[in-house]
Amino acid sequence: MANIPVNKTAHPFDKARFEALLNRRFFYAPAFEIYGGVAGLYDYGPPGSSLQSNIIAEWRKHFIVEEHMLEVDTTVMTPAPVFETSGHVARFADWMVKDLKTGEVLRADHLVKNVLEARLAGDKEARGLAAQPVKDDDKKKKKKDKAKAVAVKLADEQVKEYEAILAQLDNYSGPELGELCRKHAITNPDSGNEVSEPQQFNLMFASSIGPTGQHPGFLRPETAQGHFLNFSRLLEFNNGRIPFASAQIGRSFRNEISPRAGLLRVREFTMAEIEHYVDPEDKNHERFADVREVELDLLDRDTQSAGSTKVTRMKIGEAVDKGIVANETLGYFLARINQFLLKIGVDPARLRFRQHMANEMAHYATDCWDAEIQNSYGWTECVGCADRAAYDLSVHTAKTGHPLVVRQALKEPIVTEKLVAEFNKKNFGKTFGKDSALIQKTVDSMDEAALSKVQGELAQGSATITSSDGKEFKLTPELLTIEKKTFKQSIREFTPNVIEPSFGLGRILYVLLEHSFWSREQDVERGVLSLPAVVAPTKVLIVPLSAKTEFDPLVREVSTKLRKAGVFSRVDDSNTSIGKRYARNDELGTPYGLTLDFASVQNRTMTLRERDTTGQLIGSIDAVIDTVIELVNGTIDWAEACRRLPAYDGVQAVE
Ligand SMILES: Nc1ncnc2c1ncn2[C@@H]1O[C@H](COP(=O)(O)OP(=O)(O)OP(=O)(O)O)[C@@H](O)[C@H]1O
Repeated sequence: MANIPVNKTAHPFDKARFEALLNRRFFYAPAFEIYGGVAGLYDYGPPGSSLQSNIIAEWRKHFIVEEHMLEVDTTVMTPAPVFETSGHVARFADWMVKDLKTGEVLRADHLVKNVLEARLAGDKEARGLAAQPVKDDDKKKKKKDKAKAVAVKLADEQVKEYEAILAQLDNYSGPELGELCRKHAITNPDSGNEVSEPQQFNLMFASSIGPTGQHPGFLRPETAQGHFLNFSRLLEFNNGRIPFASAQIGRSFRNEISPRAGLLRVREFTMAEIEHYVDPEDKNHERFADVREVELDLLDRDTQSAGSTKVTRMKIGEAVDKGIVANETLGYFLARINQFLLKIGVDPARLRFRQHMANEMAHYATDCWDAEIQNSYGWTECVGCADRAAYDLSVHTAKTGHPLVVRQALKEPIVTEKLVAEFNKKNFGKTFGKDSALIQKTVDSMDEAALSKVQGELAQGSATITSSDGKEFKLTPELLTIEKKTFKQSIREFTPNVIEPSFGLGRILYVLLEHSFWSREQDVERGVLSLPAVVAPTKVLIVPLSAKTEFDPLVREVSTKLRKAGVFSRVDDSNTSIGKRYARNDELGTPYGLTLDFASVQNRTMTLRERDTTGQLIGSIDAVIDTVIELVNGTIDWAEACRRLPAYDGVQAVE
């Protein structure tokens, strides 16, 4: 939608009102609320569920359909050996600290972040630099919440030091976080008490499979392993060719230490993950030319190491050419992620791509970038995009013996010559008895140079070899011959590398809601969610002037025509003014409204209202339906609709 409402930016984001709207309209709510709720678990209501489904539908179109990805749906419950092999049992952990008096548990890096950010905010206010002075009622809260420090000026060096710590927060190990807490007197903001040394806490939910309790399992913390374990079948499905990608949308579970940021940090959430398999020797992407010119805000590793968070706007083509982004395939996905997020309505001014610091990256990853989106909680990772190299497929191959590899026929066979040792088994057994196996093992483990040396000695009559435990054996040409042989290799076998874009749909949904929210008037409860039609839960609201039966045939006609065109509409014939009905649907993000009144019954006309501008057009029922279908499908914008249909300036029935 090209229409920016005139007064959309006039009122600063009001979080209390925003949250009240989400709650009132049941976008989502704490799960098990009437039992007191459980931190980090949420249920989505009707508009939240539709919004999520629409985001998923667009995601499938944008990635799976567009890129011919192979979709899978693998199990959540996973036997423990899988996560032992993948490294999750040993390493899928965060650092936690305990309040030494109350026992409250906090995530160590979040504690450092919250306290230092609050001190910097207090410093800004003391220097008169704060964008918005702390409100009185906030100040009352802050007496208890010491993380939100009140205006206290810091020394200049301290400001610099805090900023440098925050710029590379994800780079610290547990002991380093403990050191930071001690050095900067960081205590639990809720109580002011000191905290313990950081300890590791594994985030996976443990379970057991079957009645015996002898088969431990875990709820998966990401969908990725399900893709990898099916790699051979997927490769076969793809006729043995790479590159190709598998994709999966499904639930994941993480026992987060202290989830406090609403949908941004939950214990059960929906992920959409892509595993793109490439030849390690060729990570170019055949469609990279399509995205070369896409500009992204990049925050690279070096900038963060220098203590800065300043982004550089750069074309992805240039970023790959300069080696800032490791390869074309990774760059291709960063650009496609950017396009997807903008399409569903994320504000481009609040989107950046941040490169992982060396310590932050999984040890096997060669490069990793997060799509971070700014919201009232700060910058939040919403999509991770990593080059996982050959790690996952290699470890599962090594553990199971099942080769998760690609075998490619070579256009030109590779011809090599090698020395080969052959034993005269009969004579050998007779001469060396039980030592035969040891001698064979010793010879088999020899490299080309060692074999060549033995070959030379044999030509002189005999050779002496030494086994790994120091025993010496004398060999003659009757027992062993070594000859050069020619080998022809017509198959290349290798483990592909994996580029993984990984989306958290709840985080995307939440930031999208924040970015879409504004108030029509400063002091009146008239919130609007300017969601693009492509994801809006309901696309068109049909509003008959009243619930009188004389409108029924027209309501039926209009809703049937919209349904046939695949446009999701809803009828609101509730007993309240049309203005109130529209206001309610502005809060639900419904982009278009159709009003049926007495003129509709008499002349078959209908008005069309646009949510953000509240502009209205009038036309014949059929012309309006055609226009609204095109608007919803995105083939025209509101400016074009205004050219097609006359403005409606009749009775202000809709306002
Ligand atoms: N607890 C969570 N709640 C909601 N979404 C999550 C959560 N953890 C991860 N995600 C989503 O899954 C995506 C991929 O997961 P990944 O393992 O890369 O996250 P992460 O680096 O562990 O996140 P964080 O550092 O914020 O804990 C993230 O980009 C995010 O959108």
